[in-house]
Amino acid sequence: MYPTDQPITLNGVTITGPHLPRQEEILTPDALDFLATLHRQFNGRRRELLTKREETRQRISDGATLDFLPETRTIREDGSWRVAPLAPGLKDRRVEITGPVDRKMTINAMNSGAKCWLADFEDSSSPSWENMLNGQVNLRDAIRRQIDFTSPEGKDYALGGVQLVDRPTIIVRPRGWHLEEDHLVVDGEPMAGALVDFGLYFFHNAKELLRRGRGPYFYLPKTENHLEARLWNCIFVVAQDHLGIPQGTVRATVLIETITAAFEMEEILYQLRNHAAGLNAGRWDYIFSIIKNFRDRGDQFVLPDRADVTMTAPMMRAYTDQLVRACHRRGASAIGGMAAFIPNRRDPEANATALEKVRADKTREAGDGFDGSWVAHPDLVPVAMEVFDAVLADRQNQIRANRREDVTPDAAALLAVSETPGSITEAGVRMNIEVGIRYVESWLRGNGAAAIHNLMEDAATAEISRSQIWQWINAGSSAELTGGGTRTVTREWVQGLMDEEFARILATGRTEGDRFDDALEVFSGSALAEEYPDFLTLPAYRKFLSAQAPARQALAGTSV
Ligand SMILES: CC(=O)SCCNC(=O)CCNC(=O)[C@H](O)C(C)(C)COP(=O)(O)OP(=O)(O)OC[C@H]1O[C@@H](n2cnc3c(N)ncnc32)[C@H](O)[C@@H]1OP(=O)(O)O
Ligand SMILES: O=CC(=O)O
Ligand SMILES: [Mg+2]
Repeated sequence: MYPTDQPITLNGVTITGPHLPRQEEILTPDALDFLATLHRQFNGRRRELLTKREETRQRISDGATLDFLPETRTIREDGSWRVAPLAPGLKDRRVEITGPVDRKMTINAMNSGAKCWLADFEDSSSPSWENMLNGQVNLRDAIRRQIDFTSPEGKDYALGGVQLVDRPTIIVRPRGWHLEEDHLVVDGEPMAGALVDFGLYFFHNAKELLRRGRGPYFYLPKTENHLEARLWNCIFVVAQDHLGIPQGTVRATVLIETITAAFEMEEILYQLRNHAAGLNAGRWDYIFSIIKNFRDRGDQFVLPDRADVTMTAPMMRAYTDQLVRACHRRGASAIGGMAAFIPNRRDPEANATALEKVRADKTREAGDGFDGSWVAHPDLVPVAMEVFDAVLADRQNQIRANRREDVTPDAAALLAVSETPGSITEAGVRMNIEVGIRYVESWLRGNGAAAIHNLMEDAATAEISRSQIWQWINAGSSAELTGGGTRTVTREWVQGLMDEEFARILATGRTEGDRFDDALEVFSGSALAEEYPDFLTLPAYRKFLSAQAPARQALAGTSV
């Protein structure tokens, strides 16, 4: 037990966060020693790569285009290399449920019947100290089958007697490289959230998972290029040596959810080849990344209303087809993304619509060669399972059966943004505002995923909402008005709509402790800013969640 009322330093790591129940089980001296090692060895490179991201983006703003890299041509053209054989628990990934790592959701996900669970410290988690640390406690307990929970309403949750190997395979998604965890400080620098999430999960669970027939598996989010994949590979090598477990035990599935990474899919697999499990089509961040990177390029790269940017748009089909091809050429799994439609147990009509839309989405993916796909809710597991069962028959995946040799890597097709059908409308602007504010409000209360108008909203979809508004204003786009006619999207017009939408939100009722005023500040601060913030979550974290945050509030009612 260590003192709880002041920052303490152990093995090089200063803990600045408030003391939390069961913290000592996670922030052990040996675990902190491992975190300090990771930080000292890799944080400098992380920072360099973040700078490189900004340089690439600036080149695009200055008029450069994206293309496949000449310097890695041999990797793409050499047809002989493959990633490591699929690891235990990762051969059959036909349905993966995703969700945050709070205690109830952890148990529900482990009981969901899905083949895998993406245990999320990222898009669906608000990165408060409480959420991040409690998530580690919950994963540790779940792997050891020592987890239960009673809700405030008195409902009991538990894992039955089923062994870990017969549960969804756990794949942990750490935070992206951009986010810091400033409740853990090494040599005066905040740690990278990614290193904290990876490091603590790996340190406490890798050996236990191996004992139980699984392994330490990860989803790597928001990767922008193959050099970032190489950094992860170096981290895995050092981590495996540190615990004395065989090299190649870690497996990583990389989310291809940035436009730059779409040009380096095979290179990313190559960098990680001894640890690579697959690629995932993270559609929401991918759309966000397109807006972010091409935001200064005027009308040619402006997308229509969010609802119009579907997976059948030419650029989205090019992206998913090329992803399946890259994976299957290299023996890796291609995993589909998230349809936003959320079932509703209280509204049969909305429920039926969600099931139908998700069925259509999964049917397209299975037909396109994906080996499995994501669902956001347990009630969607059966429908996705049925679709993939029908396509896979007695196979575990379609890596060999559907090679997609008909697909050719095509830069122009990936960049065919202007061919996306749809229009910019006043209703679309209003929807971005309303949903964005409601989502940020939820995030500030510690809930990183929310069902709003029966659609899943998380950090990635909120990034789209605020980025679209920024881009439409800055490109001087024209919007179709609800009452007829068109007008140019200006800051003043959007400000007026925002005032109206905010009033409408408040009129639906306020609850004690809600965070709507803060949410408005965060959302308008990024959507209407002169300077585009790289991530909505960065200023929000600094102001509201970080250890130094002027407005930090311990999250009431956070259960371990
Ligand atoms: C862009 C991307 O990265 S996509 C991936 C990241 N996003 C996500 O993972 C979103 C995951 N989904 C969710 O968080 C939730 O489904 C939400 C927030 C959208 C909706 O959740 P709710 O409002 O609780 O839905 P609902 O009331 O219908 O839930 C019914 C039950 O299913 C559970 N449930 C819902 N979604 C999940 C999930 N993803 N994992 C585990 N359990 C879940 C709820 O906990 C609830 O359990 P209970 O009946 O024991 O209380
Ligand atoms: O992480 C997934 C996405 O769509 O973004
Ligand atoms: Mg994402």
